[in-house]
Amino acid sequence: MIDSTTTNGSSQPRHHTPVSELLKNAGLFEARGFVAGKWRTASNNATFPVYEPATGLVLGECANFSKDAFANSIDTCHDGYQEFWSQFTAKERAKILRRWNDSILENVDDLATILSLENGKAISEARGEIAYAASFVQWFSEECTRSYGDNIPSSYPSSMVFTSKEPVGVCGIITPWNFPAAMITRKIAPAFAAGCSVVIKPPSETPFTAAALTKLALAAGVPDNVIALVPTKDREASLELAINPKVKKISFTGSTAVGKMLTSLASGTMKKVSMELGGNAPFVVFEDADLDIAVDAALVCKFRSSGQTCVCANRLLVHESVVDAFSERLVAKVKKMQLGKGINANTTHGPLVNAAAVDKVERHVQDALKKGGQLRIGGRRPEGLTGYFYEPTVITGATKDMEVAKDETFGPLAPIFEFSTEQEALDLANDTEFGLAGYFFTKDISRVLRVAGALQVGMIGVNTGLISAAETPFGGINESGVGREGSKYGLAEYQNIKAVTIGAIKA
Ligand SMILES: NC(=O)c1ccc[n+]([C@@H]2O[C@H](COP(=O)([O-])OP(=O)(O)OC[C@H]3O[C@@H](n4cnc5c(N)ncnc54)[C@H](O)[C@@H]3O)[C@@H](O)[C@H]2O)c1
Ligand SMILES: O=CCCC(=O)O
Repeated sequence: MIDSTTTNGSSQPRHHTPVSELLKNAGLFEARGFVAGKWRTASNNATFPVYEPATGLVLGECANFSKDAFANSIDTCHDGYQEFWSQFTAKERAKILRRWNDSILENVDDLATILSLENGKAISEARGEIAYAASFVQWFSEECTRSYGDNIPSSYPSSMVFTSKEPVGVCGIITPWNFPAAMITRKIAPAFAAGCSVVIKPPSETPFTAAALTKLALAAGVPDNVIALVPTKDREASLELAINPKVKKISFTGSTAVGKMLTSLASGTMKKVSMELGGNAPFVVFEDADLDIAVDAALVCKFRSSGQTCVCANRLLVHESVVDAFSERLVAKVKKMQLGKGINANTTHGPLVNAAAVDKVERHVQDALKKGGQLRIGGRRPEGLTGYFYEPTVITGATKDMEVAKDETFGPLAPIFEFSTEQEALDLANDTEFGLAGYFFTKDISRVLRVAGALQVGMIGVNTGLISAAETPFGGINESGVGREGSKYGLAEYQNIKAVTIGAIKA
């Protein structure tokens, strides 16, 4: 529906009220790119439309850049990072980051409005995402001044070895639409802390949040030759980030298929890579779990952002003795969810990002029902809402042969599988090529240690569905990617270690 240019029978797309009129600081709405040190329109004034997923209205026309804009920005940022690293102390970079953090928080209302309009998520969640995005900037403003090297005993007489940490250089940053703010700050705050420069390719669904953050970063003192924001619909053009030899690192968050393709291209010049990719998170409820805690955790963990987070529970595995009680309580709470435009204050859950996302949820639901699953709630597109909505859905009797068992739904479908032993739960949980997040619920401390050791994932929530925070290393294993973001490990992803061996100096 939304990709068509006719939503009302006319040949013109319908436009939303100008977004800038909804903001306290109208200047935060920016449709140009920040290319090679300046806000610019694209050649021939090329643009692409950005839609509100809840209505299909056009929010704005964003500048659509070509490969040259990436190449020029990379050149500018190549010069820029060398000054940033050599002429700014860590304390000065920390101050810039701190000012940027403060201004993100001061502008939370406007940023959340832009984010909710273009992504669809409920305004309360959008505000939460802005605070989450700022937390990475604050975190790396602090880590920045604590980047230490080593002093190592040498095996040669009268010699010493020390190490220093240096910025990798220009970083190519490619991010997804599901966290339009936080996926950008989680990458560029550590890059700036390390002394790197960044060329960002924002998602074409949500470029305006990225532009607003860039404006605030520049106002906070990030030099104009250290950051570039190059929106484009032309995926080939953005591949310049993966092949240009001046780019020394690619940090990508998105699907596993695209992550593999970028990694392979980046290997041509041996770039450092961080790949935050897809998941298929198991959520295991053992027989001794506190069911109220487990149900509340399932609500946030499965239905946050209408199921569109990479750490969302994809498979709910529940012990046979508690499966009925768990399912009933979950369904009762799902019934209370309020679907609607994210920007409306009473909406708890917004639309999905586009038609393909709704189609995928529908396909998983139909497949599960065809293979014997029982529909407990939801299971359809809601009536009376015109955008990309799908009702929050719970299906019991899920089995291993269903599509949802293998493939991340990335939508509001909670399939409940039953198990009878701990080993069966672990076998089911680990039966995937992904390994991002996993959750389990139990009161037995020895089981906590056993199961935490056995789950093949990068991040685990025990008796909680919320695991994301600036201090916690974020990342996966297996086909969920490589690298860790946030935390004390996040800075090293943007640094090289240099080892210096000093031989004997004769007096
Ligand atoms: N591990 C994590 O931290 C994390 C976080 C968020 C999302 N994800 C994953 O991201 C996926 C959903 O996001 P998505 O649909 O936007 O992913 P996606 O891979 O389609 O897109 C991510 C980014 O890559 C760009 N892109 C897509 N195809 C490209 C191509 N052929 N060439 C160059 N660039 C291309 C997109 O424009 C976007 O900017 C899910 O699998 C989800 O699990 C992972
Ligand atoms: O979608 C992936 C990122 C989600 C998060 O950081 O919690």
